[in-house]
Amino acid sequence: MSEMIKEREVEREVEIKIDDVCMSFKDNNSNDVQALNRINLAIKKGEFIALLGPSGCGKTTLLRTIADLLEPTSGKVRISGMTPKEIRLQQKFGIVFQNPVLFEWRTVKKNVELPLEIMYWSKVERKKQADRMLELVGLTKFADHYPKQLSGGMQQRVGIARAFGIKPNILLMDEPFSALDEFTKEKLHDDLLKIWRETNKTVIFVTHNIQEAVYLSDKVCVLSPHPGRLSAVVEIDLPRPRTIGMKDSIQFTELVAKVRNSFEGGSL
Ligand SMILES: Nc1ncnc2c1ncn2[C@@H]1O[C@H](COP(=O)(O)OP(=O)(O)OP(=O)(O)O)[C@@H](O)[C@H]1O
Repeated sequence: MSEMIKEREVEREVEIKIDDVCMSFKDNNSNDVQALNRINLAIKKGEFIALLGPSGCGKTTLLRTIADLLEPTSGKVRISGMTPKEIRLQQKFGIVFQNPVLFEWRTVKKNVELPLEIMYWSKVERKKQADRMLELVGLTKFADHYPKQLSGGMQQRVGIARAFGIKPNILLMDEPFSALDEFTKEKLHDDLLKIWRETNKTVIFVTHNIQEAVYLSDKVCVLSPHPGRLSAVVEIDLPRPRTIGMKDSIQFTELVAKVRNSFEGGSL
């Protein structure tokens, strides 16, 4: 009996279940490209997961499969027992891309409010939520500015505020900081971890930077190319909250080496 209860508890904890997912594309010569080969992964509610690997190993394809932007060739994804499409229609995904895709003619605040308008939030609630999110990302003073008046890092913060603003269950981030300089990136890492701690969302973060993956995540899922496959899942047991000084610790260096060594087929 207790075993059964335990099993059910474990089952309840898992939010995203990826079972034997394969994805093939045709290249220009009509040859099959196997972007994903039999991916199996269980992601728990509230976890911070990194999908790490070199260009072409299928990170974006896997993220898009979870987000219902792509249908796998075979296998299935279930999120809290539902299909990705059902979750998408319930607007439970927040998505942040490498480029924040802001509307130039809308102020920062109006950009954050946009998805809430589409979701028919009332004007009062929209304003309240946008104010709260801008405070969380440290942009309150820039609420009435236009995107062009902001630096790249600040624009990406607007994108993060907008994605968290809709109160998603799952935040999907596709190399959100790869175009930013190291200083801005480090600051945004800590900001993101703070928001994640405060909002307790499940985050799936695509990157090809090992240090970034180790610093942010609970688990690093290492993908290798040709065909795109999951080589390893490395648990990151660095204490939280993470602080920049941890990057100089032996534990951090060892974890980076462990992740690097679990990559198959070359160097990252
Ligand atoms: N729509 C598509 N049509 C054809 N091939 C595709 C398509 N999307 C992805 N691929 C191929 O699938 C493989 C995996 O691509 P994917 O973009 O998922 O990799 P990635 O790890 O995210 O790479 P990057 O870091 O460069 O974004 C690559 O070989 C890519 O060329």
